[in-house]
Amino acid sequence: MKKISSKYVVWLVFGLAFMIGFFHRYSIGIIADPLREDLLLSTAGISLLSSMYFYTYGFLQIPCGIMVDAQGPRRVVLMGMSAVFIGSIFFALSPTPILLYIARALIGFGAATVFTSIFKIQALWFKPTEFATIAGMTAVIGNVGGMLATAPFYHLTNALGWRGGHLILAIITLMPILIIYGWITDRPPAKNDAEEGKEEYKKLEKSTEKQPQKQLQKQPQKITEGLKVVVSNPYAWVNAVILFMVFGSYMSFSGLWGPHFLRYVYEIPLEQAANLIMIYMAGVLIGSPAIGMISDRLQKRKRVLQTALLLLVAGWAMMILILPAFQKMWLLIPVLFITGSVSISPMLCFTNTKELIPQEYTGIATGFVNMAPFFGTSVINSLFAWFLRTEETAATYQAGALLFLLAAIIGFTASFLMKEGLETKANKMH
Ligand SMILES: N[C@@H](Cc1c[nH]cn1)C(=O)NCC(=O)O
Repeated sequence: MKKISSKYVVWLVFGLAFMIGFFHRYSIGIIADPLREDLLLSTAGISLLSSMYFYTYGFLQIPCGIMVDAQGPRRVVLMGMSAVFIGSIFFALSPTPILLYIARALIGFGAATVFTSIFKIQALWFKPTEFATIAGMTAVIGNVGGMLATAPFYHLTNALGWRGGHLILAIITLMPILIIYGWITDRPPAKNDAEEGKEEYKKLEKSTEKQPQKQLQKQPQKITEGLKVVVSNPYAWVNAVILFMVFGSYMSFSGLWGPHFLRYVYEIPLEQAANLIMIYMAGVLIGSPAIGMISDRLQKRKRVLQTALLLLVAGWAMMILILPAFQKMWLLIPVLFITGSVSISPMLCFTNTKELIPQEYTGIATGFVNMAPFFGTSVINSLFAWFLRTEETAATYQAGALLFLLAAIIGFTASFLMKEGLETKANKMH
């Protein structure tokens, strides 16, 4: 069967898998009420159901990265999306909450395989100088999945119920599975090698081809070696710290505390506050590829990220301290948009990590730094909740939100410790 040779199509198919994974991440809120009614779930039960995904996803990032480096992204995503497919069907047919939890964990496990795989695909198919742009586009495609899990999923489940909605999701999940199985290879066809950087593909061939027995026996050694290379690299830790702080705040603000913060601090109805979060998300969607493109054009990661993080510090300071003090509501919209667009700038940390670590360990490196935002979100969410422990007022929400400002300042400070990796890698290749 003739395989797909366009890197954009290959990326798009993996992107579809990423979009489906993101969809599941944010899908529980919309179906919480019918789940409560049908399976008698409490609020704590709904929260646990949603968290099952995040726990499995966060903890599995390194194992998924190891598998991607050892087996290649195609096989790993095929396994992962099959788990999402089976999980969606179990979810749709679950007669009891326990089965629902197991199904959700299975979906989380499957979805966890995609991010490290898509980064490996990007490393294998795209030039280093295109990497930040395509990584930015990957964030867009994921977030579109998250947005589809809101109003469109609400209408779908209104028409078909939450069980019907999950059966439709299972059918959609078959699409990337079938295309990847039939038409996608881990690496570009050999004829493109010269164009795309022959040496790199040769190296990768070793880690992704069906390997002879002798090489397979070396796998555990390679895994230990890969983990050592990544964990002992101080610059990977710097990127993880920035991701912990900045993506932790971004997910905490957009996924949990944002609407209530705006509602209390700006004294507006919750519905209007939720609409304002969409402005922040619009900033994320536009900022992500724009920052990636600027970074690729300038061939700089560190400087571009630092500029964006400085704007982020200013954005949070305006939103949390300055605008509420002066009640400048009209300024809130551009400030939210700009804050959203620079909140996504740490996508450059993934790119930077990939550039500092040998390509055969891109999966492990991506998995390692991608654990940080998930731990960051849970820590920041809990600390924020601590500020609200006695009462929910404008003052307590403002105090909680200062965590976002503090996290941005720490992220910005940490960025001075980053090491630029692009030039070194490009020089080696050409
Ligand atoms: N777009 C980033 C960060 C993110 C998380 N939620 C919404 N955006 C991303 O894709 N991170 C990697 C991941 O696995 O979620």
